[in-house]
Amino acid sequence: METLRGDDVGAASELAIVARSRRLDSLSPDALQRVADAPTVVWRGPEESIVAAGATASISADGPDRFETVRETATALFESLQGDGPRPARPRLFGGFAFHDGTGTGTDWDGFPDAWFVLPRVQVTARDGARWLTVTADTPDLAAERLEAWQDRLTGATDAERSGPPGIVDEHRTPSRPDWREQITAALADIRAGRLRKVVLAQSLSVDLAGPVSVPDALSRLDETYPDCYRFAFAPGDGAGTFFGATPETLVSLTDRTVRTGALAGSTGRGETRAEDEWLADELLDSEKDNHEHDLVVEAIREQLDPVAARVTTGERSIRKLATVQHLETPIRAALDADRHVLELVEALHPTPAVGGLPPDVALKTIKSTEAFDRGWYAAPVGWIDAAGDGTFAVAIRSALARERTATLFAGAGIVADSDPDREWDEVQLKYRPMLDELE
Ligand SMILES: C=C(O[C@@H]1C=C(C(=O)O)C=C[C@H]1O)C(=O)O
Repeated sequence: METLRGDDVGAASELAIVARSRRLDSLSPDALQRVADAPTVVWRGPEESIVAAGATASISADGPDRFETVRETATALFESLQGDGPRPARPRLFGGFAFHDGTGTGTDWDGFPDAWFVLPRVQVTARDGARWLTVTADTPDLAAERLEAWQDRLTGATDAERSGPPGIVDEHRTPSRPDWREQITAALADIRAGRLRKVVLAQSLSVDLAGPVSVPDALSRLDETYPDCYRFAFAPGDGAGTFFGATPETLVSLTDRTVRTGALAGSTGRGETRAEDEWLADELLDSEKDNHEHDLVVEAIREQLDPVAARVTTGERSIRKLATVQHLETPIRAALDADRHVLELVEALHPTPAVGGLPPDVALKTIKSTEAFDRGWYAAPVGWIDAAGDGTFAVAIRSALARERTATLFAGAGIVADSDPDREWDEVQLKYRPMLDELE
């Protein structure tokens, strides 16, 4: 495997990589996830489902230039790649970024660099009822051999019997409820003083489990409950564990020059009855505080897109209902003024004030000095890029990092002038639910 670090653009362009693919509608995408060793990737959106494993090459980068470094190295790597195949089966780089640069060693996030992308050895893609097997290798012979070997290995594999959630034996919250109140009170003072307009403060919940988590099983259950979310899992290997989740939030999707993104901010719970649920939705749509919180996100995304877009259009604000919460959502579309790489947009947009705040630099400093845990890849961009520079990235919320018999869950809430610490605490607990339900 070729591991490219930092500025290995030259090394990437000297590689010779061959991709081969074949349509095989009888393949079970799940089977690969169950037989492959790390690194493994799962990427499931409303339109397609991908499971990938192994590494023909990987890229990692640290520091504030991580977006640019990955973009340049990835472009060189794709230039050295031959063989394409039909569009759904095309080789892609899958990976993600840390929320802050400088996510450290010696934390739970050991093994998750500030940026890590993998060109998998084997990939199974399911889209529009068809399935493809794609392999990559250093030589055409090896690629051909690998294609046959994986076809044999995956054909006829039956779906394994699913296990239930492992069960939680102990849990530890950061911060405690009194500390959270203090943190929110301090943020509100900064907002009143005019230093901040919004900051998204998060919590972490570490749980000890009665047994190891089966990520394939947990993802299958998340598929059923969150079919219109991005379900993802990244296991870079070497004991790093698996970062996985089901996020409703698209950071950006780029196809040719068409950008699809949106604002998701402002939250309330789900009702016990239909009437209560509608009442809560109406209250959210009318809430001055939540609309203000949401407006800031819409404005910031539009401003970030303006310099690169010929046209930005904002759709209608509506309610996005998920199993445990409902949010305000506004779709945003843009037509770019020139060809651009999706990572340019990722860099421009991350973090949106849906997970960071405003002004961005003050909000990021507040997050760093307030939160007593490392966000790692939580609330950061995860997704894929292809040879054309297109790609899709989601915001990795509703997520957890699992390793052996432990898991750490993350969730946050947007703090604006009218926020109440106890309501924000309750909102965070609702946002833990999707992942907690997979564990307890
Ligand atoms: C930060 C999270 O969610 C974000 C914050 C929201 C809010 O404050 O209302 C809503 C959706 C997400 O953009 C999270 O789930 O951890």
